[in-house]
Amino acid sequence: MLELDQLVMDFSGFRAVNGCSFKVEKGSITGLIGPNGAGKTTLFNLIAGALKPTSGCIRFLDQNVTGLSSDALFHRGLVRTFQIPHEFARLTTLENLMMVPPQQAGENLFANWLSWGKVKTGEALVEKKAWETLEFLELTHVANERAGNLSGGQKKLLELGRTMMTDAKLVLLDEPAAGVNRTLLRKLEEKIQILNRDRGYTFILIEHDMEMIEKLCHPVVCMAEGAVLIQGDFQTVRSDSRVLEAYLGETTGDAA
Ligand SMILES: Nc1ncnc2c1ncn2[C@@H]1O[C@H](COP(=O)(O)OP(=O)(O)OP(=O)(O)O)[C@@H](O)[C@H]1O
Repeated sequence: MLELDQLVMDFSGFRAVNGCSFKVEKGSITGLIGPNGAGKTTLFNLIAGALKPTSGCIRFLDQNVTGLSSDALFHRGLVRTFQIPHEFARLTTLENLMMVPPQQAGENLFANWLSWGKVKTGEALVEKKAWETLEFLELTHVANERAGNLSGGQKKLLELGRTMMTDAKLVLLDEPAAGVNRTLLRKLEEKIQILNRDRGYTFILIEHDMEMIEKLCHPVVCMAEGAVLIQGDFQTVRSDSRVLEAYLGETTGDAA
């Protein structure tokens, strides 16, 4: 589904991603781990179109998408969530979900003038989908709560919900476990597994929580200093001496 070939990203002379190559199979949940500063988020920014690589190639669904904007990639089914949730704090949970479909007819002035009936039908469908998403995520009780008032875990579920409002094919999750309590974490894991198994979502997730990586991910890709150190199943990666060395080289990391 996704193929990264020798990706490089330089920031004014500093090489954050250094010849990174790997493939993501359709239907997989790929875990992306590595010590702080390994280049994981920068790589996500390249894949999601937030940054243009200095060199290298990205192929998504057999097409070269290197340098395409995040908007163009979104329309092809590649969506991402953020380490720090990007909710619209003053809108309700329900409204946050309804904001997602990018070209819903109700937002288009000309569509309003030309075909009011179509607009109303479109909005009703979006609202129906938003309620279904809230039910799936068990968030109906906070549907009319301002998103800014949700707990950290609920905001992470909402981020996942926003990917469900689109026809996502590949979802990039940036540290979904960060700041989430254990109870909500189990729920988040369960929802990711259901979306993968029953709805065919392919995921790549960056995570420092090794329990979550072990439970959800196959394969696991470990990055260090901007490049892929090793990839394979969790046990193989966690016991590789290079991985242990990479984690020992940092002070705050959670060694695999
Ligand atoms: N816009 C930027 N300008 C300059 N340097 C940057 C920029 N973005 C990232 N970097 C640097 O690139 C390196 C990789 O950062 P990145 O955030 O991708 O690492 P990471 O693996 O996601 O780390 P963490 O696990 O701590 O989130 C770091 O040294 C970081 O300081």
